[in-house]
Amino acid sequence: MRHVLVTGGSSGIGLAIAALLLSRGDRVTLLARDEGRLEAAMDILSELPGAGERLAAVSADVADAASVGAGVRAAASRFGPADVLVASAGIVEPGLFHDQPPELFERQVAVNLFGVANSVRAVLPDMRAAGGGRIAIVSSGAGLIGIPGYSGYCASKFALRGLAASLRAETAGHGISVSISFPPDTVTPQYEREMLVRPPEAEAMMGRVRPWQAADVARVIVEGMEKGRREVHFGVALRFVGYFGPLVSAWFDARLVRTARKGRRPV
Ligand SMILES: NC(=O)C1=CN([C@@H]2O[C@H](COP(=O)(O)OP(=O)(O)OC[C@H]3O[C@@H](n4cnc5c(N)ncnc54)[C@H](OP(=O)(O)O)[C@@H]3O)[C@@H](O)[C@H]2O)C=CC1
Ligand SMILES: CCCCCCCCCCCCCCCC(=O)[C@@H](N)CO
Repeated sequence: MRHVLVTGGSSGIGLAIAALLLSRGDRVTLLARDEGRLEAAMDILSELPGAGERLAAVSADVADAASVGAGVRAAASRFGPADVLVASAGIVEPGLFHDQPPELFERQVAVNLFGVANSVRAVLPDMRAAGGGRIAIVSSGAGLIGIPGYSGYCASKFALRGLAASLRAETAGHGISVSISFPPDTVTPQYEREMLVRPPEAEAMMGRVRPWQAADVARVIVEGMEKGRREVHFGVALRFVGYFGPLVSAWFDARLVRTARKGRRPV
């Protein structure tokens, strides 16, 4: 029986992935900061048949290497070393670069980029010793194309593509697969908060792809991971952006410049 560690497993996409893998018979540890949200997620997941004994939770902050290291050790002492890491923990703080306090930019990079690096670092020695494993990193469609109002978020999510590519090359010889997914807007608690403050320039781009349900995103991520896919895309438009991101960017840039010249806001 595999042991899957899901960072960000107490909410949204991480929670949906945890539910799917529990229902398929894996052992799952949820890793997130807030104990109350972890308990609420455990309550929901315990309803799944036979999930009770295969489910655990640890409170840790992925942005803090020592904290996530301790969390991973605690998880291993319960269910053994993790065979699979799903790195879904992430945050978004929309805001135009020139308006945004540097702390918010830095926090997004700390959680979304360093948080993934810290999580991988914590599980990798055991995976190498076991001679195999799977790592699924959750980036975003915003990791493929620059979006106004998302500079810190895009920077962190683009960077994950480089991290994943390097890691994949390093770990392939050890039987460890590294997949990275680029989901569209997905209906989750984070998305609900984000929509209240999303700048219109951003909605002009992001609004072109309809939001997905978390369960559907989870299914595509898990399928991609199990097939050992390098990159996991969602729908025709975002797959196109995945292959031809710079072209799409150039087109959006020209469009934004045109609407700005006409003195209009883009939406
Ligand atoms: N929803 C969307 O539209 C999209 C989301 N994504 C990405 O998917 C991932 C999940 O997003 P979503 O499900 O919407 O978000 P949610 O806010 O619903 O869930 C985020 C999860 O991450 C945890 N988390 C946040 N910060 C930390 C931290 N420092 N350490 C440990 N855990 C943390 C949260 O728990 P707690 O706060 O208690 O720590 C929670 O469990 C993110 O990486 C996001 O960028 C990608 C594309 C689209
Ligand atoms: C022919 C090609 C045309 C393609 C048009 C595509 C436009 C780009 C859409 C980018 C969507 C990014 C969603 C990110 C969501 C996210 O990560 C946040 N919700 C975080 O919470």
